Amino acid sequence: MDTIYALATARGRAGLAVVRISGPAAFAAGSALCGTLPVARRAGLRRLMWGGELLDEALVLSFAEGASFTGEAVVELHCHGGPAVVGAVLRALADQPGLRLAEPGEFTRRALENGVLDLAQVEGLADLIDAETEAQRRQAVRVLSGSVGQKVEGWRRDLIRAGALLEATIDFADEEVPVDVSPEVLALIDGLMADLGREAAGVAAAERIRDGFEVAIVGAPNAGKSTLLNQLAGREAAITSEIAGTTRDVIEVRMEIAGLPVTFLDTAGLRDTADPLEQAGIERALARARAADLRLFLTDGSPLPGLDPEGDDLVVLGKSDTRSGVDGLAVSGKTGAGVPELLARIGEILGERVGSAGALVRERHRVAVTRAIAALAESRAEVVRPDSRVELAAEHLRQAVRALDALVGRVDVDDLLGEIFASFCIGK
Ligand SMILES: Nc1nc2c(ncn2[C@@H]2O[C@H](COP(=O)(O)OP(=O)(O)OP(=O)(O)O)[C@@H](O)[C@H]2O)c(=O)[nH]1
Ligand SMILES: [K+]
Ligand SMILES: [Mg+2]
Repeated sequence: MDTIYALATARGRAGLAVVRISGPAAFAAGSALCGTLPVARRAGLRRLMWGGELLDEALVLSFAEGASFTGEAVVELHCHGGPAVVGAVLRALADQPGLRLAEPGEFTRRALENGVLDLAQVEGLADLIDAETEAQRRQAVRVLSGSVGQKVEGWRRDLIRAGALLEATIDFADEEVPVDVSPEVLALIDGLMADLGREAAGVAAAERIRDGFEVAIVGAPNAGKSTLLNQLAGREAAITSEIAGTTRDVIEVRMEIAGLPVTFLDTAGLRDTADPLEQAGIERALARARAADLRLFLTDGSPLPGLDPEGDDLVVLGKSDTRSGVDGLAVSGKTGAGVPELLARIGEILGERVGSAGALVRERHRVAVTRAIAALAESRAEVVRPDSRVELAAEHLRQAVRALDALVGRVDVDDLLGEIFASFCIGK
């Protein structure tokens, strides 16, 4: 096994830069640079020397095999974060035999291979590193902490219990079966199917938390759409003017609302026009607005050509600073009046849409539980048949276990058989 090293923090100038070394030669490589390594998991200040030259002074940490992020021996060098310092330290490591630069994701892959993280946790780690909003962080940290694996454990227990009940029937096939196990088996299957069904349905919501929402601002020319966008962005993201038909291209501004990633789209004002350029802008506006998750109609009350509010779409009166006695949602892009209320309303609507997010957060997860549900349905159909083929019913349960094991990257079924026989021995 190679010993790998890489800069673990972002490239560029910073206060600190962490270089991580992992593998059997990590301690030797670390001590070659810093002399004696500090005691495992205790930081020690060391002079990093190479070729008789002082490279940097760094805080050095070591982690023993079996007690590190990768599961291997690991050394971390917390250097000063200048590009030249990092370059010199990386060159000193490259000089050492048996060491090579890590490939992308290789530390995490080793953590997976060594059973420190399961597959879902690896996905959670990737999401946590990418998380930009609170909802994304909360979801990712939950997955990284092992929530998917815990769910799988619970589902597995039920499946193994159902399997053991069926196996007991097989063994008694020649004799009198002491009790009819099918009611308990069916109850377990039904409970699992309901739980898995809920989880499968929640994946779409979890994916929205990760991918975010698009909210299109639409309205007639000069309704104040670009002014509102700039107010939301806190900067001049779009050109505004008193000329109707100013905006042509769709302008995007990314924000966080109620912890969710939201991209606002400023679009061309909708009207019938003979100008081919303006018409092209209007077509873009309509296409993006229709594809968006939510549309914000900024109006003075008159209808728009080509687009009508539907579902949760918001109809908001614009330029509220020029009006008096308005009821309902009203904003002024110019003064910012009504903007907090508008954002709160959008947060409510989108928050409701992600409310069904559960433990499973990816399409891969949805596919796995959908497979498990199909296997459970087959098993159930077999159990309720008048002449049930119990072996078949049990085999479908094993398929369900395998499908769920894929969630955490465990495809080995030997331990399932072991567990089935362990529980089966009871009372026999
Ligand atoms: N008083 C007042 N004027 C506004 C407000 N919002 C926009 N305006 C003015 O209305 C005119 C049009 O504003 P824009 O933001 O360019 O309108 P738009 O909807 O983006 O227009 P198009 O891109 O041409 O469709 C400008 O002169 C703005 O200064 C507002 O809230 N209050
Ligand atoms: K305008
Ligand atoms: Mg505009």
